[in-house]
Amino acid sequence: MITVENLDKTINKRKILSDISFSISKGECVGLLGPNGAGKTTLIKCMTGILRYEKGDIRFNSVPIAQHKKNIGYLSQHTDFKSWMTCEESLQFFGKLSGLDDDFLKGHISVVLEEVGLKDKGNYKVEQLSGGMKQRLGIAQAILHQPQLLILDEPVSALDPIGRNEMKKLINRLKKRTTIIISTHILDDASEFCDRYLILNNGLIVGNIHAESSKSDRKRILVTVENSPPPPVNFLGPTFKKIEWISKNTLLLTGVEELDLQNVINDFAHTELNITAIAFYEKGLEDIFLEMVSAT
Ligand SMILES: Nc1ncnc2c1ncn2[C@@H]1O[C@H](COP(=O)(O)OP(=O)(O)OP(=O)(O)O)[C@@H](O)[C@H]1O
Repeated sequence: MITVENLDKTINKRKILSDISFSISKGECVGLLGPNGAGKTTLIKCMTGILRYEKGDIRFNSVPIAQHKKNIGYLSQHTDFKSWMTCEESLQFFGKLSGLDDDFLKGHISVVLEEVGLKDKGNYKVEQLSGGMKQRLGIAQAILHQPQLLILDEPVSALDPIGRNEMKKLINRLKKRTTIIISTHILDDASEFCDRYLILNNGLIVGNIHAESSKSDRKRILVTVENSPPPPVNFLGPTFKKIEWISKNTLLLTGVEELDLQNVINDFAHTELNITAIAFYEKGLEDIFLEMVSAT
């Protein structure tokens, strides 16, 4: 659905994003993780068309993403509602700015407010809303035009535990019908709704991990190989069920049946991959994240 290829972005002569490539399938909920300053917001702004980029290609269903802006809903890090407007007036205002007609807005605003849990707050002024409610109003604005792709920049990090909990429930509801990209540096939250994680550090994608692989209740093996760039992996050894690249030269093997590294080494002996290190890996998302980030 979304492909980003070899994206470079420079601001004030400083390279902020370098050679970013990834793809996202319809229906996925992908977490964009990374420490402060990693480039998450810059990447999101390139994807929503807010920022131009000097090199690379971003496509939505094979068409340049700039032609698909109407299919994207975006919640920025800082919502921009006017404090004196009510929730309904705010959605009316932004809906009209997006080109939605009055008849559609009349029927749809109440539906969207109900969806984000603000059904009874339509007449509340923005200044009367809690931080969590404002974020949910931001999501209402982002989904008002029924986008196929929803991009949420740090929707949970500024909220208290109650607000975070409400937001997580809302994201879990929305992911049933919309493809979602969500940036956050709160890994515990991400693990509650993401199917996959893209880890960004210093403007580079340093990890691309499926949620299943990051769960620590599985037996996993980490294999480091010397080949670079990585050749495609299309073999499955009898000793493990899934194999995936999680960084430039690191493979994660999951669904490991037996805790016998020699079996894995034997499987690799039939491939072009030269193992430089192999170890059991019983760590969770946070450890993987820290490892990816500190290795770059
Ligand atoms: N308009 C700008 N002018 C100069 N530098 C910028 C600008 N926008 C972003 N940067 C720099 O680009 C880098 C990436 O910023 P970005 O906001 O994309 O990171 P982030 O991963 O979203 O961080 P955070 O988690 O703190 O929001 C930072 O070093 C930031 O200072």
